Amino acid sequence: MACTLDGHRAEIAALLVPAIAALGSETLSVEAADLPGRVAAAQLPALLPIPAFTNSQMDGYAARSAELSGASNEHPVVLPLGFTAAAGDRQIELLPGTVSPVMTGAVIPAGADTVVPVEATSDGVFGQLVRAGEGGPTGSATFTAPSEPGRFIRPVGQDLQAGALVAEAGARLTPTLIGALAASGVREVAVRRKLRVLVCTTGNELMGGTAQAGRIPDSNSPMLAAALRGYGAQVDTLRLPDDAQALGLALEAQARQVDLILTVGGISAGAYEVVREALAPRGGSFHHVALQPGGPQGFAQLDGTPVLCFPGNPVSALLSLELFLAPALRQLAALPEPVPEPYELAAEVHSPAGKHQVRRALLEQGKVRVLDPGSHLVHDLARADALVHIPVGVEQLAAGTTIDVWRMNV
Ligand SMILES: Nc1nc2c(c(=O)[nH]1)N[C@H]1C(S)=C(S)[C@@H](COP(=O)(O)OP(=O)(O)OC[C@H]3O[C@@H](n4cnc5c(N)ncnc54)[C@H](O)[C@@H]3O)O[C@H]1N2
Ligand code: MOO
Repeated sequence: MACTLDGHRAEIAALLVPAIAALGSETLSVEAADLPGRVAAAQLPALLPIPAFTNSQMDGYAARSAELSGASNEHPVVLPLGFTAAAGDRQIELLPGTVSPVMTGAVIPAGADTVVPVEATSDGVFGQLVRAGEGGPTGSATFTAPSEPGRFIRPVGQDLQAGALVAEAGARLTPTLIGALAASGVREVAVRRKLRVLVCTTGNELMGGTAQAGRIPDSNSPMLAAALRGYGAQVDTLRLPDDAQALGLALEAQARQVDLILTVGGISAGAYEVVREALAPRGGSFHHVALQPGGPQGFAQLDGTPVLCFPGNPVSALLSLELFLAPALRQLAALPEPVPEPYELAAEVHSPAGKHQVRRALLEQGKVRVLDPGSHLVHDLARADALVHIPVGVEQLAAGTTIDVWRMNV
């Protein structure tokens, strides 16, 4: 009797648990090209507050609000200039009875409690400015309105205090989180090591040569490798002919180098099922899941490394990855599980008795149109907008029925 979809899912999930739990961590720079999408392996506290110091939000004049409280058009307040503070300068002191020109991002001078934008003064533009150490400042600025305390001042730690968590362990490092880490003075981040996966495709038909000679391109290697890399895995590929003995030895040698092996093809009912022939004597288990496509399935362990054996038809191989492996990969990458959306069927659909069928589908004019079920139709797989699941026990669905669809290829 065929194994159920849920039964096989549970077996594969259990097989993957130790491999995933054993993944260590590595340290990457916040500048590393490889950091986006990685997952924090530890709590990440801020080393600096954000903002790092109290600074100006505007190009203008740092002042004492009390000295401007009586300013109006009728009674302008004219104050002499102190030294100028630019972004990157050390903090200067604002002498009573003066204002200091400040630029956006400059440390607020000691003694100042407000900033007046340069265009809000009646002069409108900066005159001759002098930085600390460059001689004595001259000139003045004219104010025609009060400026309340704190105005255009960005206080230290307003966004995050030093020591507070920028990210929890297990957080996915998005571009914005990487920006916040860098702003908080974090230079290096401990992240989960990537899952190293070997994708091994099998079959003499993949060994190069023309279609006239019965040869085809290996589409499963690049497709599965791309899908795995999309989930953050580090992937190597190996393409082998139909030689069970060589395959068994090659997989044994590779098992120590990687965290997971995927084999593709060579597991169904043919005369040259090299994956089954190589792995069954090594304790592998092969059975038929009540699933279409993706019926033939297998798994094994080599040297403690899990081996998942997917069927060779390209749609079957990709959907096997999606059904059996992707949930664990999403968990590792801290990605959410996809959420289905309800759609009305554009036309009647039939599904084989006793099988959970997964159909590719197009979303057109607010309805879902289910495509041909063939597991060799790799271009249909590529142009599909969504997957539709038709569970065991449902053999026919009428046009107009509302069903769940899972978006794909987005
Ligand atoms: N008598 C039976 N025959 C088949 C059964 C069955 O139950 N009884 N199941 C069918 C189903 S369903 C599937 S799926 C396939 C699975 O077969 P294998 O996993 O043994 O895969 P292969 O025979 O090696 O290949 C199947 C198909 O896919 C093509 N292929 C394989 N690898 C690649 C690749 N890397 N890139 C592109 N295409 C690939 C291969 O040429 C075959 O056409 O078995 C059915 N048969
Ligand atoms: O399971 Mo096969 O994948 O139906 O073609």
